[in-house]
Amino acid sequence: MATSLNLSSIFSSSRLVTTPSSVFPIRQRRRIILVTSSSSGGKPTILVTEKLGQAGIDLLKKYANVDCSYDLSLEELCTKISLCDALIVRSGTKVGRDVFESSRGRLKVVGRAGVGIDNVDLAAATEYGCLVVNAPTANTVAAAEHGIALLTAMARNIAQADASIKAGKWTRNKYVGVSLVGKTLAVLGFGKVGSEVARRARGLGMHVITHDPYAPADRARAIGVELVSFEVAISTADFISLHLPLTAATSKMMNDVTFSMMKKGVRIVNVARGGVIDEEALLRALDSGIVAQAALDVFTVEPPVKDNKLVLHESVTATPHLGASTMEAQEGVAIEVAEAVIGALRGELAATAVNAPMVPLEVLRELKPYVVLAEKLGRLAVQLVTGGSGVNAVKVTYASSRAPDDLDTRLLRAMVIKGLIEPISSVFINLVNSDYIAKQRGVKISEERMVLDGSPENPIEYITVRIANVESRFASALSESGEIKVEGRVKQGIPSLTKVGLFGVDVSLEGSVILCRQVDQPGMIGKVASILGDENVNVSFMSVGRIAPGKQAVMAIGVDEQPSKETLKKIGDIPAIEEFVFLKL
Ligand SMILES: NC(=O)c1ccc[n+]([C@@H]2O[C@H](COP(=O)([O-])OP(=O)(O)OC[C@H]3O[C@@H](n4cnc5c(N)ncnc54)[C@H](O)[C@@H]3O)[C@@H](O)[C@H]2O)c1
Ligand SMILES: O=C(O)[C@H](O)COP(=O)(O)O
Repeated sequence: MATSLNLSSIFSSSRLVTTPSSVFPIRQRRRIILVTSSSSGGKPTILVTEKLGQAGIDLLKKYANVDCSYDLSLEELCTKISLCDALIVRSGTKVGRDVFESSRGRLKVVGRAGVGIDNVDLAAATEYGCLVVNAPTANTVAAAEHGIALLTAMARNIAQADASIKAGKWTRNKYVGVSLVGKTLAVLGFGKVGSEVARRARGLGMHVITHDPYAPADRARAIGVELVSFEVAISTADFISLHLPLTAATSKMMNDVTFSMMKKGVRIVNVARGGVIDEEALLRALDSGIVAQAALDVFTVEPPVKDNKLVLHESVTATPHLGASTMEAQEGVAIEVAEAVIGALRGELAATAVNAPMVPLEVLRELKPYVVLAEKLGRLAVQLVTGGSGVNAVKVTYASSRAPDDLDTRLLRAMVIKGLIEPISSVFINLVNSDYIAKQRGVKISEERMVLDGSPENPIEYITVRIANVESRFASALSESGEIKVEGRVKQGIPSLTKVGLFGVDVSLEGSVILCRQVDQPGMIGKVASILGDENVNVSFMSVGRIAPGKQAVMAIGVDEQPSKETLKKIGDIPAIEEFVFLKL
């Protein structure tokens, strides 16, 4: 099972929306209609659109209603998706923006049963707060074995000779091959599959070089492989094997220019992605003899059109995207993706998340109460804002005795953003989309670390959230520099509000909070408590912070229920009370 901890608020999207407000400068308002009753019979629904190993299906069925519907048209997929909490695909399903749009907020996780996520629109997934997980390891060996199978089959014309003998011919001279031993193989992309191909090619007696700007040289050296530049790799190789992801940088990396730099008679294997090769350029290179042979498992358009010239080319060995298709790999991938999807639906952070930060389990455990604190501080701070200037500058300070690199604040920042934006908008926010939503709304979040002396037993001593350039509906919440400022700590595991503006308070952040500024005088607590008591509003906490005896004080009152307007008015009418505000947590 993927390393995880239940923190459902981080991924949860099952909330309903409050009224959009003018507090934020809204550049583009997305209205997400959230389906809170997201399951039938209490279980979530998972749509599987391509054949998945039975072991994975069995796992999914223990937890969810599983709808295996293959070969759906885009329209059918978009119709079904609004009834699904998760979607599991392989490389054959395009999960574009329209799918996320059609899900209307219900889709919480897309599981890719395999490595390549180029068929999933990650930007749209992130924008819609949908987690994308993949199964990055279970098909590595299968893909590497297929790469080697294609390499050897190509070198010895196995497919062509097989077709010939089946056609009744006995053609021995035509299918004389080339040997691999002593030849140079350039592996482009020295990741999981590339390094396994390199290891196997070494075993075949090949001289292996590799190009990968992100791979450490010692990892290559350890298996007798030399890390070289792209130019050296492609210009010295007898064979080139592609193991790159399809990205903007690798798209059509093999093109007229790069083919012209290769040794005449080079042979190319592609089990990565079709789009890494400019297929028209490869045809030209095959016809001109620059490329002697190619072995292709993947194509720009899959399946390729019926009379695809590359597939039909005499010097091309082709397979229909079979790299991951072994019994073993498919069972492994199915289990890997099923566990990740179930974990994500349970609100856990998956170790194979593609569009969310991966936070180790120990860090999650330790930060859990601070995650709640961060969200509540954001929620309090934004409710103190008034006026039309909009929230655009938020500063979060983490005071800690830990070394700066010993504190992962990504979760905390995400939760401050969630607290800030959710109460006044129509979007839901989680770890996946928090930064995106903040940016979209023009909210600049800056983070500051304050290193304290002392023992680093607690990860954080206190968190402060400040909102600059705004007016406050509770003037006492303003700091010396005019920012709204709230500060909180975790006390015995309970998130607590400890400062509002310049006033120290002490109220646990549960239920709701009433803040009153008053002239410091005896009997105030009793007066407010009796007004609340008359209306059966349970007071969970009260604390008073004052500047000096007899001067102004801020009283923070924790209440379990929301008092009626009349009750709040009665509190406001107490002569010594100068201002007050009710804040929902
Ligand atoms: N045919 C199949 O069925 C099949 C099966 C598995 C994987 N794949 C594909 O194979 C490819 C590799 O998979 P993987 O699991 O090894 O992924 P990986 O992420 O482990 O490895 C990819 C490597 O490519 C490197 N890379 C990225 N950009 C590069 C560039 N511009 N130049 C050189 N190197 C670059 C990365 O640093 C990384 O080391 C992916 O495209 C994947 O989708 C295909
Ligand atoms: O990226 C991958 O994992 C492979 O291309 C496998 O794709 P498939 O799941 O469609 O076989």
